[in-house]
Amino acid sequence: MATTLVGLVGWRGMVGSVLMDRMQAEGDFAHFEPLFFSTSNAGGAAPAMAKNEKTLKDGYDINELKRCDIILTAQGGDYTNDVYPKLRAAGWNGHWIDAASSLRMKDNAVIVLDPVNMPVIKNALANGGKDWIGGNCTVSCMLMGVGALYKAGLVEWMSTQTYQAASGGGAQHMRELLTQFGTLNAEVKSLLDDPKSAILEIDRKIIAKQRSLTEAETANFGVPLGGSLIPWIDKDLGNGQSKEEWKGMAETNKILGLGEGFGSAAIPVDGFCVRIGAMRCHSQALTFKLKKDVPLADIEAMIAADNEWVKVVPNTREATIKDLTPVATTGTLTIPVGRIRKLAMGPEYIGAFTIGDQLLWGAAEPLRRMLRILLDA
Ligand SMILES: NC(=O)C1=CN([C@@H]2O[C@H](COP(=O)(O)OP(=O)(O)OC[C@H]3O[C@@H](n4cnc5c(N)ncnc54)[C@H](OP(=O)(O)O)[C@@H]3O)[C@@H](O)[C@H]2O)C=CC1
Ligand SMILES: N[C@@H](CC(=O)OP(=O)(O)O)C(=O)O
Repeated sequence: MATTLVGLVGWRGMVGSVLMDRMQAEGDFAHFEPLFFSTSNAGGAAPAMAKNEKTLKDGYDINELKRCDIILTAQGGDYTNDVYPKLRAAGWNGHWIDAASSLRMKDNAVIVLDPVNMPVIKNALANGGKDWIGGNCTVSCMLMGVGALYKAGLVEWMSTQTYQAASGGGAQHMRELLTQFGTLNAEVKSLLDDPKSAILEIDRKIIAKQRSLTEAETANFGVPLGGSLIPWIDKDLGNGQSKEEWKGMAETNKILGLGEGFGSAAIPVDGFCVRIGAMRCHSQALTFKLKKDVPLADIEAMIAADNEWVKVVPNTREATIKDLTPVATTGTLTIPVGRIRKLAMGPEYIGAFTIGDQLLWGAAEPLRRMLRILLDA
């Protein structure tokens, strides 16, 4: 059988770099011939993983793209909106795997998260599916943690309050956050060095500096994030909800195969999405109303047994502050779920807190695994 030709677009970006690292760590390149594309450096040298095709192809060259059996892109939504329709119109019938949100809610697209929705993926494959799109990072990380409760049909509704990292906005946002932290520290450095200085003077100087940050210093987030938070992520839908909040219900239900998100079978999911000063882990506090009273030990056991990456953190102070933080989780595929407890509203109400690296399970890993599913089919 001829070697599968896989086109890789967006491989040097932040998501793409995490993806390449994971693909190398898992030995994925042994299973296909890679063809590396660039939107800025066609003709340049492809990275070391290249085998026979050692030159970067133009990411907008439809004829080169058409050669690929599979295209995997982490180049972004503008690229998808531009290139995907042209490729399909040109008669290309290959598999398209994409990190961008552009195609997620299209009827023929599957949002891929195989530890959660392998049956949905298999069904689409059997029916000739060709479009495999990574889910929103917050939704994917949440379902990797508590998908078991959905699979068991226990969830009547869920509310989520998120604490989302700067990386969700992209590399420039991470740099801006750190630059702001540095600027704020510099503003009060001499006072911090003096143990006798007054904390309220430090506080006054910090708030004055935060409020006077220049446009250049807040170019990406629009307002200060260092030492603050921003309770709005993505577009304003005009109905009081942010687009990030809308995705919670739409994508959770689509991933689970319960329709396009808002049909009669859909499980209500809603809450508030908040940007905080973490680097690359999204955290979320979840409130569930279950369809019945289930013992806490059963819930914990169900969550723990769901997949090999989820880790139930005992609901103690010691375990929580050690294992249930972005610092503990960053750079790992582990999805800690903790603070699991019955809430005061009644025995069917459950609280939980979960965290995921939004560049791994939130972006790169579901795409990498989908590529392997196609290659191994
Ligand atoms: N950031 C996130 O959290 C998530 C992002 N996504 C999706 O993935 C897409 C890509 O996101 P992300 O990886 O953050 O975007 P990046 O901006 O890091 O990379 C996108 C592209 O920018 C080009 N580029 C220009 N300058 C540089 C540079 N100095 N270093 C690296 N690349 C550069 C590269 O294209 P070229 O090589 O062709 O020049 C690269 O592929 C998003 O648009 C979104 O659709 C999905 C989930 C989460
Ligand atoms: N919106 C997410 C990141 C992201 O890229 O989401 P999506 O893939 O749904 O556009 C965040 O800002 O944290």
